[in-house]
Amino acid sequence: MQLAVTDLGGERGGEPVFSGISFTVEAGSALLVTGPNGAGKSTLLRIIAGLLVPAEGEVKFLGGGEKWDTPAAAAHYLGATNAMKPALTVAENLTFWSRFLGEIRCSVDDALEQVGLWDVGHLPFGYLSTGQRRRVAIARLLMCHRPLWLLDEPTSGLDRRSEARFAELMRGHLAEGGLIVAATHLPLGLDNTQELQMAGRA
Ligand SMILES: Nc1ncnc2c1ncn2[C@@H]1O[C@H](COP(=O)(O)OP(=O)(O)OP(=O)(O)O)[C@@H](O)[C@H]1O
Repeated sequence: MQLAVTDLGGERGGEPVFSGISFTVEAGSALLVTGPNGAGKSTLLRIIAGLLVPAEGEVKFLGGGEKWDTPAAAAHYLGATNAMKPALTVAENLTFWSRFLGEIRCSVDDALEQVGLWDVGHLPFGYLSTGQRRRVAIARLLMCHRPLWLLDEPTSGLDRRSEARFAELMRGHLAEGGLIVAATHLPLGLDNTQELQMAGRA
């Protein structure tokens, strides 16, 4: 499988944010997207996820068969806001996602255990700390399989131990042929990554 981005341009509110971006990411490898605030890292991830329309160029997901025939179909998108309802419990949120996403790999409890949270399933998501919320959002990636992980500042709010645990989970995803594109200001603890430096507007 391969993610192929060609001559991509992105705009927000009708204003250009970036243009002329091309890269490929192969199965088993990760691309780190870096650059100053406002450079367009989140915009790039949202275009790949199919949440924004590109101003120009194209994004393709190759070799994924009928099931993963577009980047949007092939991807988990971990955005800044975690995509959980604060009034629902952690278990209710994850159960919703498992029914919505399918391709279930493990139970809610197993996914929570993998992020070191076995005792919060009954709590409203809104009661959790910032780092615990991030870990529940990461549990969603583990519970339902998608080959492409699009991660926007994935370690934001995580303590050292959780960062290390997440690095291990990302390495596992890559080892089984997954792909990762991560916008980050921090090292993620992965080896042999490519880097795309986005310059931003002068
Ligand atoms: N909905 C929107 N409408 C108009 N402009 C927007 C919108 N969302 C983002 N922008 C602008 O698009 C530009 C790129 O934003 P983006 O969030 O992609 O940057 P980023 O590189 O992810 O930044 P950061 O490192 O701060 O997360 C910024 O100038 C931002 O103000």
